[in-house]
Amino acid sequence: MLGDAPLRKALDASDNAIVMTNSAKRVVYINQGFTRLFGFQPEEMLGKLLSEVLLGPHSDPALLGSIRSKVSTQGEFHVETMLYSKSGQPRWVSMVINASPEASGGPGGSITVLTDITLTKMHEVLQTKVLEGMVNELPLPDLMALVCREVERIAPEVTASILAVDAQGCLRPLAAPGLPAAVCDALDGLPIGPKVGSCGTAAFRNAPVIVTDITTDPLWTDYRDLFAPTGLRACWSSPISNHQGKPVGTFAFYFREPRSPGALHHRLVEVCLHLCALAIERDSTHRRIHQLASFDTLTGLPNRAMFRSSAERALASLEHEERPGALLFLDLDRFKQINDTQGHAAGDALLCEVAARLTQCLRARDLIGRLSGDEFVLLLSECTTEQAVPMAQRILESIAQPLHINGQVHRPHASLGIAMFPDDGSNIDTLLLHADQAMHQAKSDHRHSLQLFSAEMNRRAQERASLERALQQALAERSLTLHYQPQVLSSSPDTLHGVEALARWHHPTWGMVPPSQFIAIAEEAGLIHTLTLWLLDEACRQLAAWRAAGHPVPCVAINLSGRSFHQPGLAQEIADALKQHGLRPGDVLLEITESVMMDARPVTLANIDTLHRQGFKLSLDDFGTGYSSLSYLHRLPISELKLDMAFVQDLTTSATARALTVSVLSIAHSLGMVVVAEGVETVGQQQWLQAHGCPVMQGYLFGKPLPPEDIEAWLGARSAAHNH
Ligand SMILES: Nc1nc2c(ncn2[C@@H]2O[C@H](COP(=O)(O)O[C@H]3[C@@H](O)[C@H](n4cnc5c(=O)[nH]c(N)nc54)O[C@@H]3COP(=O)(O)O)[C@@H](O)[C@H]2O)c(=O)[nH]1
Repeated sequence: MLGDAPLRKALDASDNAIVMTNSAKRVVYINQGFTRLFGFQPEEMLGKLLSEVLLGPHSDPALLGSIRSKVSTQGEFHVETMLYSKSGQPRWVSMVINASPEASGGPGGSITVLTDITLTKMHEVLQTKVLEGMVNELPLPDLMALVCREVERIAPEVTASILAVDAQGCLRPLAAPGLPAAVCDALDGLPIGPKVGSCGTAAFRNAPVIVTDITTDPLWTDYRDLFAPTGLRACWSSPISNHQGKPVGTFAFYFREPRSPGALHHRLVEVCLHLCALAIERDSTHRRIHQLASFDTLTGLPNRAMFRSSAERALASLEHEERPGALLFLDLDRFKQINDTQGHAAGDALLCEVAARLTQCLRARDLIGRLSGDEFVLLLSECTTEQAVPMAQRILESIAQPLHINGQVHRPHASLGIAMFPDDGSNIDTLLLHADQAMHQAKSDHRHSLQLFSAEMNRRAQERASLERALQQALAERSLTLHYQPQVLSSSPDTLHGVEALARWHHPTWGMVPPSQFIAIAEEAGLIHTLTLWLLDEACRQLAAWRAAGHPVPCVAINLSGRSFHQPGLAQEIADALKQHGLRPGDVLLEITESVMMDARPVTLANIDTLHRQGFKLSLDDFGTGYSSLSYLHRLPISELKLDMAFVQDLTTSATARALTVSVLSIAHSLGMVVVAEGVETVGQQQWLQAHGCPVMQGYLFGKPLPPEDIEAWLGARSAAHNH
């Protein structure tokens, strides 16, 4: 058979394995390529059935039947399958079998050509399985276990392990299905280093480490005893590197006898390292995305979404166990001030420190989160009201410990509201709402304090929310009105110094809503600047209309909120409003409070400066009730002081009120300012003020705040009296 020497030579030179069988399916010829691929010499094969030699534990059991039936019916067959070499090594082959009636074996024989596709197939199988696992969102340890099991299937002499290297440089077992759990536990957290077995050393060196005998290699001195019961004797570990070349894990092959890895092992590791790196990097990207989506980047605390979902689970288990819980809502006092005056870096440092202090106060079963800005929440599980209150007090005390920022000592304070589960709310949203309401109550009471939620608080909060919505609507519809209160000259009470514009709100259902109420809501709800702009426009329109109708109104005083001064365009907006109605800066008096005078924000100072340069006059409202720093009076362009009505109303009964009023009049006189006494109700007050040189008065004695048409009547009546 194949006596032709050149042909035989050509067949032997082929990389493919070639086998011929006779009609009895017995091997009659193998080329040298067969011997190279499977390790069998011709004498070991001739006369044998191919299947009895090459099939092994993982070969397809139905393969033989398929080959026989296809070859006899179609004359040929092609299949990719796993066969085994003489030494038991698996070989993936592409097998092409042709029926050969003319072959030397006689009719019924066959010629089989086998091509080694082990590498391609290994790659394909592993890659398909790992990618499928990734698509199905298999957890990283499961994915890595799948790699280990697949490797152990292909190379049964191997026990595989995959360890991660964490950010601190410690080993973290991901998958090692063939290693005892005790070994994995011992490896968990082990720092990598120059003599830490094969894996710790490979990660440390960022290079493969081959230890052919664990029992003698010095790298294994500290780990020999740990591995002795496993019976493993050799270990080859390769670092798994990320795209920057940094080791993020190790991939190791253990053998039961002292040895080096073979060619197949090298091929397997080559394929697996790439897939493991992909899976580990993808997992860390996933974790990073989860971190960013669930945790606050500044403090590292869970964010609102994360806190909500953890709290929902915690409440469900409290409900199941019929246990109480407490939701604490904490907001720092005057945080904005620190941010504005010391800068954002100082604000950030404060928030981080508060987060750390709060975390220290927690028990293992409690939850914490940062909702936004300076708002933090805590869910205390298995906590009664009696336990929650002292705990909240401890938290406030811990926060108030001195803290150094930018070389300055701060004592951060907070206001805290508590809502109890299940009494004040059975779900997280209600608890958050109610604890927030309680916190606001604590803040408006006297700050630095805590407050338990109550039903009354909830009623007030609902009422306030309705008022806020209605005010928003009223502003949008411009359905607020202005009343004007006369300010008269002391020397001639029938002569107007000016009028003060005061906002009025008549609600269709609630009737008149007091300004003290809706102005405060506008301030808190961020609506005050809208209200101020409307007021400016309306007051200017009215003044221009009066003048056009021949009513001698010298000027209109307008209340400006401190918050409006935080708007960079305020000065321009005021100038525009006047221009639109053909007025000059001297036609309005801008009433500011002492809080504006004390506000050192650059934007406030810039607005004041621009207004002054444009010729506007500022009037300081409620003088005497606040800090009344005289140095500010001197520095800022104030042309008028409004003496608070609390002094005026005590004039006839209190010597202190009289003494203070005399001082105010004297200061104003020396600084060239006009004083307007507010709230003059009696002739006695009028006479005293007149006698002590107060130039302008305002109060019910001369006229209440009146609608525009009544001001015209007021003026008409005075002018008629004057003419008589
Ligand atoms: N930022 C804005 N604040 C405004 C505006 N409109 C009003 N306000 C402020 O609301 C507070 C309450 O105002 P109101 O109820 O209108 O009270 C004013 C007068 O009615 C009252 N007054 C005047 N004379 C007397 C008096 O003889 N007796 C007495 N018991 N009360 C009197 O004083 C208020 C005027 O205060 P002031 O502004 O300090 O001159 C009040 O703080 C308003 O400023 C607005 O549009 N924007």
